Amino acid sequence: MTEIRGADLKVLGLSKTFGKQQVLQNLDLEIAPGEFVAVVGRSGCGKSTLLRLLAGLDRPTTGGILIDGEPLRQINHSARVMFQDARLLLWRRVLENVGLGLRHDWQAQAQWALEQVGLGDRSREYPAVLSGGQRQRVALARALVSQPRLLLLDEPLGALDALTRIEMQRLIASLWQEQKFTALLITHDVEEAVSLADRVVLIESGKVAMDLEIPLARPRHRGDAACAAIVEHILERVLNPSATSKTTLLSRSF
Ligand SMILES: Nc1ncnc2c1ncn2[C@@H]1O[C@H](COP(=O)(O)OP(=O)(O)OP(=O)(O)O)[C@@H](O)[C@H]1O
Repeated sequence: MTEIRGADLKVLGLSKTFGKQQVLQNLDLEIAPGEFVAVVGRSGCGKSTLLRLLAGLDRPTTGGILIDGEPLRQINHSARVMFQDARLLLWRRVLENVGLGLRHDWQAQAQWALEQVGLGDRSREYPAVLSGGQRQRVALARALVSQPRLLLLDEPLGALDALTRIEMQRLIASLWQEQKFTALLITHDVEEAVSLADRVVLIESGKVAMDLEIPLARPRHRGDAACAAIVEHILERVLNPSATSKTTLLSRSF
């Protein structure tokens, strides 16, 4: 078995305010090394804000983040982020996009990463000739090329068609299983969250309102009754926010 090399993440009393708007409010969350956590919640509940704070791209108003027990004070160098748009440099070849920022042996490393995502034979091409799904594969290769200990995924499959999306979900699941990084996925798709994650976390009123373990073996099949029951349970909870803003930790056996 490969040794777990994922980052250990602790979010303690995290708050973030923009002007008068309190987006995150005393949010606590722990993610163990190598764990895959999906974050869901209504639009505007603060999911991307949380991800930006974890990446060190923004600073909390109060509270803190510990990475392997160390307070995060600047850019999180153990993390890489993948966004909904691939954000590739159109004037650079695919290999250069993936290897950007690497120093030694960058071509071999970028080629390795492209092979991991099934695009080993497209390295000499420019992003413009690739499909949307292939561009997201390049973005995934770029995120994984430096073998990050934490992969932050901000709705990375949101713009893809249904089939490409399923292929990408399978790819992410298999790379996570092989490489053992810690993963945090933001998604609007509860089925996607349940098919990929060890835990699904719901953010509501700036806090973790539900933290549910997904006790399903892998590989998971979205059509399975057990999978569908969990999706239904989460959707019910998302659509029926609690009357109070008090945190409720829901756990239920499926
Ligand atoms: N830099 C910023 N300046 C001011 N307000 C911001 C900033 N970033 C986010 N916000 C506000 O914080 C709130 C939460 O935004 P965030 O993008 O985190 O939500 P989200 O849950 O990711 O939403 P969605 O699911 O629609 O992507 C929104 O009301 C947004 O307008």
